This record gives sequence, C-alpha cells and structure tokens, in this order.
Amino acid sequence: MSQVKLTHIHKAYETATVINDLSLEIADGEFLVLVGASGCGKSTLLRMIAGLEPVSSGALYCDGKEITHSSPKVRNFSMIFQSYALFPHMSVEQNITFGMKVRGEKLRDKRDLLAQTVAMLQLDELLKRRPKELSGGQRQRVAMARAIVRDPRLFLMDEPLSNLDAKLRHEVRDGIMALHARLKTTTVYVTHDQVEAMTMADRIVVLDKGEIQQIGSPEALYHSPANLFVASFIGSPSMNLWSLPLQNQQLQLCDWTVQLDVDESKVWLGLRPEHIKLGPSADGRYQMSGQLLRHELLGHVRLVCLQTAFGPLQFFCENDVSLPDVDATVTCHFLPERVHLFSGATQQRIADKDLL
Ligand SMILES: Nc1ncnc2c1ncn2[C@@H]1O[C@H](COP(=O)(O)OP(=O)(O)OP(=O)(O)O)[C@@H](O)[C@H]1O
Repeated sequence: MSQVKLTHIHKAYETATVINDLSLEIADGEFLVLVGASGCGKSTLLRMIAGLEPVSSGALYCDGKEITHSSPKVRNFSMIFQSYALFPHMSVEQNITFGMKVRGEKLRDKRDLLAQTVAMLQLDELLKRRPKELSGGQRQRVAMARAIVRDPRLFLMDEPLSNLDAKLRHEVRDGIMALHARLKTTTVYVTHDQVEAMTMADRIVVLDKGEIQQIGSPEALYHSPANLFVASFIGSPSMNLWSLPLQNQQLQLCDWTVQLDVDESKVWLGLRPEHIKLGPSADGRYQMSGQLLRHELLGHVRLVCLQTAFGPLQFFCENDVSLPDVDATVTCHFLPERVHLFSGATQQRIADKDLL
C-alpha cells in the first residue's frame, strides 16, 4: 500500500504543453480514477507516475520519498494496459509466473498470493491453456493476474476494459473492484468512460487540456460540478445547459426567478435530464413546452428530446408512456431546487451564497 503525491508536475513535448502545473495527492488504498476527453493528458500523467515518461518539471513522491527520477523497477508500480501482451507460446500459468521467475522470486514464497489471485480471477480452469485459446476477457484477467502477483506498491491501469465487449467489460470491472476491496492496493485508473469512473472511483479527477478541473467523490462531481466542463462531462445523457440573459442580476426561466449577486450579463443554467418531468406540474408552476424532436427507448426509461425557446432539452419519462408524433408540442416541468448555475464569464459554478 502506498501514498503518492504529485507536486507542480509539468510536461511538454517540444512546444506543446500536455500537463500544466498539476498537483495531486493519492491516499493510501485509494481507487482514484482519471477521466477526460481524448488527448487531455491522462495516459501521459499515468506514464509519468509509472516512470515510463520523464516529467519536464515538478516532483513525485511515494510514501514521502522522492521518486521523480527513480526507474520503474525501483518504484515497483504495476501497470495494466488495454493491450495485454501475453506471451503466445506460454500457458496461462507460465504467463502469470514468468515475471516472478525473471525477478528471481521463489514460487514457493508467493504460493498463497498466486492461489488467491487465480481463484479470485476465476482462472483455475484455464491455467494450462495458451492465450489464443482464451476470450478477450479471459486474456485481460490473465494480464491482471500477472500484474497482481508482482505484489506492487501501486496499480496503474490505462483503459484496461476498452478492448472488451459490454458484457465482458462489466465482468472484468467487477473483478477489478473485488480485487481492490480485497487487496486495498492504491490504484490509479485511467478511462474516458465516465460511467466507469462513476461506478469504480473513490475519487474522480476530471482533466481537461492537462489541467485538473475538479477532484471529488462521484457524488460530489455529479451533484456539484465545479464548472461548466465538469457539468457537461459527468452524467449520461449529459446535463441540459442553456446560456440565459441576466437582467438587473435577475435570472428568469418561465415563472421561476432568482436574484444573483454576480455582475454579469449572462449565466449558464443546467438541469439534469432526471430533474425534468413530462407533463404539467401539480400546481401549474415551472412548466415549459417545446416541439418534440425525437424519443428513444433506453430500456427502463424513455429519453425525450424537445426543442424549447431556450434551447434543446432532454429528459426521461416512463418507458410505457405514449407520446405524440414528432413536431407536436409537449409540456414538461422542471424542479427548480435542482437547477445548477455557472458564470457566463468564467464558467465556474455560482455558489449558493451568491443566490440572494
Ligand atoms: N511522445 C509524444 N510526442 C508528442 N506529443 C505527444 C506524445 N505523447 C502524447 N502526446 C500528445 O499529448 C497529448 C496527451 O496525450 P495522452 O495520450 O496523454 O492523452 P489521453 O488523455 O490519454 O488520450 P486518449 O484518451 O486518447 O488515450 C495529446 O495531444 C498527444 O498528441
């Protein structure tokens, strides 16, 4: 188990800055997930922690000891990639134990860990098989077993599920979570899939253009996004966001008004799809209508898309509700206590204290 600290990390390739003055502390035993759009610097950051990529400036510490320039071997972190690169001519068992042999470790000393890992990842039946006789998910489990028996101080996982189909992704994801619950090894996990991030993380780090946008629990990021980027990135389907005018610091949406202590002419208003309901409200308040653009059955609910006077709007309704034809007018109402507000100028969240 290990605690890792990054201070003022900067990474540039020739002229382009990829990571900009990034500081972060990863607690002992924590499962930390890095999310962000493609190219935001997630893999680069992970590779710098692993020691596979030098930092341009800044420092890295593990358990209080500086490791900025330590080799990957000295760090003893275990990295799991999306491509699992097993040796094709070796059996599953040989693939798992090969690294131990290379490192001169005695199988005898690690017998318990080995047995535990094989059982946990349900590889018992597969030990004699070669990689080509395994499914993608099974291969990924072998790669994980190989990483676990190293008994590393830290797991670094770079989109380990991205090559798997939906069912396997679920299965391996559960395997990783069970593993973490059992071993409590500090883990840094990279993904661009925010559902994975929400379901797996103790804390999520949202990155954009090499800078941290927000760090927090999945709940904190979902319910109190720090800025417009996090609001639009976290949540699927994403939050409805409209740019609305402020007049005399007053914001109006239908019959809902709020007085803000901000000196701006526009703000962003956000409403999550689950905070808008189909049909009129009981007291006739907070209603709006729009033209039906489309509706999609998602399974347990139906997603409805309207074009309103404020902008497009998506929300959920029961899956067995009958809806009118496309282009017909549909009424809905929103829950004002669930509105999110962001500054038009800085795109930062407008705090409750700024609501008058
Ligand atoms: N060796 C390199 N030389 C120059 N630029 C690089 C190099 N490696 C990465 N980059 C650039 O750095 C940026 C961040 O890349 P990185 O792979 O860290 O992003 P990412 O967030 O992991 O993306 P993805 O989700 O697509 O894997 C990208 O713009 C990429 O083109």
